[in-house]
Amino acid sequence: MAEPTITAPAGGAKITIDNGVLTVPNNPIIPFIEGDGTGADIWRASVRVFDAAVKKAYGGERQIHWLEIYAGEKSNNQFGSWLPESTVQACRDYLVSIKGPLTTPIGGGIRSLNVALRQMLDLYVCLRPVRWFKGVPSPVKTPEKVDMVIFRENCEDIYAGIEFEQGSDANAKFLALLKENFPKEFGKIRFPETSGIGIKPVSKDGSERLIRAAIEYAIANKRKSVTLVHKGNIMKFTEGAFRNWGYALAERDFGDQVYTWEQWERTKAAKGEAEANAEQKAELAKGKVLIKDAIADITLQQVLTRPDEFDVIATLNLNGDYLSDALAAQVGGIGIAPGGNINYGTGHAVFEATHGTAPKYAGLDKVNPGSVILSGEMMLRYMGWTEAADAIIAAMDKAIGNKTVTYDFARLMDGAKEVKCSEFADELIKAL
Ligand SMILES: NC(=O)C1=CN([C@@H]2O[C@H](COP(=O)(O)OP(=O)(O)OC[C@H]3O[C@@H](n4cnc5c(N)ncnc54)[C@H](OP(=O)(O)O)[C@@H]3O)[C@@H](O)[C@H]2O)C=CC1
Ligand SMILES: O=C(O)CCC(=O)C(=O)O
Ligand SMILES: [Mg+2]
Repeated sequence: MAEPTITAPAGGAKITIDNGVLTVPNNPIIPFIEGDGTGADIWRASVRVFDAAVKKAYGGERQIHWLEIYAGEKSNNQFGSWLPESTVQACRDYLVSIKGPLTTPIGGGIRSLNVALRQMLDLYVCLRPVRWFKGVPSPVKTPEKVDMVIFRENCEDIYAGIEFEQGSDANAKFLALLKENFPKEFGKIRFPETSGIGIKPVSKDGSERLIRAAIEYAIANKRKSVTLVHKGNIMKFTEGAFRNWGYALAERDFGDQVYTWEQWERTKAAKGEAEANAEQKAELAKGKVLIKDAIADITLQQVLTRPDEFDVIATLNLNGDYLSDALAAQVGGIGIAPGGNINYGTGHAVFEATHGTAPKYAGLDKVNPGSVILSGEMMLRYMGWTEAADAIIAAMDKAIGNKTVTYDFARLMDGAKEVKCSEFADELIKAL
């Protein structure tokens, strides 16, 4: 089967980047991947909202020229390739793209195409804002206090995909290597004959660029704090190092704009707790961002019990994956949880929902397109098309306020009118 031919739509132009600044023409070409499972339903609904929001905001002056690129099941069926090179190349060439969810088999088969795309384009930040829209049903008492922005490291950690399957030759070879070179560590493996092995690389470079992006975001958006979330008590040289590198970076490169818990600790040791508290209060009163840390397990409790103590969160790949879905639950669920995978240096960005393919709902025109629509909202904001992004947020507020919602919200809301995926898009377009 032949590779897909990607032909640029006539009348469109490329988004470019110069010295870290995007130049977005009025007619940008934006590649999209429809996605597996519910992806097609959601994309059909979402793209209408994007086009309507742009039209509403700019008349006919600006218009996105969509370019379909292929990945996942549709691509494999049509072209015999799960992730054609032309798809990755289009994301490179056009800088900004958007995708639906792609299926990853469990326990074997192909590795995640979603993760592969992030790694190939070096999209080191997975940015997932978690905010509550008035009226959205929530299992917590004060969802309005949830306003967090997750910066999840997106290229390292166990997602690097370095695994040795139990029983394989590679596994035996790796364990023999370990036994020979690191007998003490080998001795810690409880059942060496039957262990699968995974490797967790976490680098200073990778941690610093992620944490830098989180701190810069917090400063630019006048956020109160950045919490470094890690499991550094157990994984000392990966997650613990992430925390330590984060504090060091914050003090070294953002010294006059942040105050850290490490500074507090040093002042406490030198002058006592009351002095340290007074110093922290005075520094934060100057508008400095508090840099603190929390261990991942207690974080999952405290984001529920004290949501107002969490603002920007910088964390490693796996923690960020867990946290994104858990936090989404507090503000209405995964149907309304957007995201973007971004490299702030090269400008490359692929926007996508936090949720997956929800295959049991595929083709039913049922699920909430909100996550992809809000991912598009993030994309428009990233492009500087703020008016169109604002229009989407306002429409979302209105549609939810009217209690006209998809099944996921309707089942938790009193007096809601349940609409289909496509009908929810119609509601948003009406509300623009
Ligand atoms: N970035 C990506 O492309 C991602 C891909 N995946 C992949 O997706 C596949 C399925 O993963 P799974 O773990 O089942 O997780 P999913 O996120 O696909 O679905 C889990 C549940 O979340 C709810 N849900 C998901 N999407 C929506 C939506 N748009 N509107 C309302 N509710 C929604 C549904 O809940 P309910 O049953 O309560 O109605 C659904 O059953 C896997 O292959 C996985 O690897 C997973 C995450 C991200
Ligand atoms: O790639 C996948 O299949 C899952 C990815 C995921 O869960 C996520 O990025 O949140
Ligand atoms: Mg996930």
